Amino acid sequence: MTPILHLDQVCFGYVRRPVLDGVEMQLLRGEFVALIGPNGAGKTTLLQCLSGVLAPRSGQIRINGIDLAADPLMAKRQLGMTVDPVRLPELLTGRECLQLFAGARGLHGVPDSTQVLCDALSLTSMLDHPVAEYSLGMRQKLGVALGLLGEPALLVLDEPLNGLDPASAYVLKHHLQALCRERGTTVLLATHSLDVAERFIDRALLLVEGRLRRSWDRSELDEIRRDPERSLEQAMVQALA
Ligand SMILES: Nc1ncnc2c1ncn2[C@@H]1O[C@H](COP(=O)(O)OP(=O)(O)OP(=O)(O)O)[C@@H](O)[C@H]1O
Repeated sequence: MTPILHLDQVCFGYVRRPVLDGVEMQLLRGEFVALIGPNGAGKTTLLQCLSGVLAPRSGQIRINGIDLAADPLMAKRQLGMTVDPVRLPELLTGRECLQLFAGARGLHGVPDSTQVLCDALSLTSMLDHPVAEYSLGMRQKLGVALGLLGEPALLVLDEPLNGLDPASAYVLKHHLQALCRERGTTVLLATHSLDVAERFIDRALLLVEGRLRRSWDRSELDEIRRDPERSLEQAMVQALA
């Protein structure tokens, strides 16, 4: 089966600073994968490379078999990425943002699934207000709804639970899990919320100084979950030692 995401020796650096150093990764359909690692490890940079925001210095990224550098439009059609709350257009309403993104994705209007998600996240009552009036949590919810628009095959989420109240975080986690299980969506979630990750994911990947240092597959995570003395947080600290 073609992996939905394939990274082959991806390297990236800012002017004087190498950040990603030969990252190799394959994600399969329906997998819920957490990307974990210390501050500055390169998680956001990696997500920005695979969503086409940054261009790697070398290496190849294929989304559903399509080379991102060779055919970016086609490759990015398979991918949805949450919008950073600080990058949302302040003067537009939430609904206008959704309509704009729906148009950019080639959809005829905002799909019902997005409206259902906005209802579940208690965002609907704010959709006709300008983004400038949104709290951090409301912005985060809108950024998530924009990323999930049209239910693309690959979802890339950078700390989507930041600022969400417990009820909304619960809704979002279960929504993502249902997408993976019922629709075969693949989710790559960069997060520091290891307790959350541990309960929901199929696999964890540890990025350290721009390299994938360790991964935990489903059976290893099941073992951690079964043992009250163990946690993914503890396993990560040991892997960093
Ligand atoms: N625009 C930039 N210019 C120069 N260096 C940058 C820039 N953005 C990020 N970096 C550097 O790239 C490295 C990786 O940053 P990145 O944001 O990808 O890490 P991260 O793993 O997402 O961290 P965190 O967990 O703190 O969010 C860091 O050393 C950071 O200082």
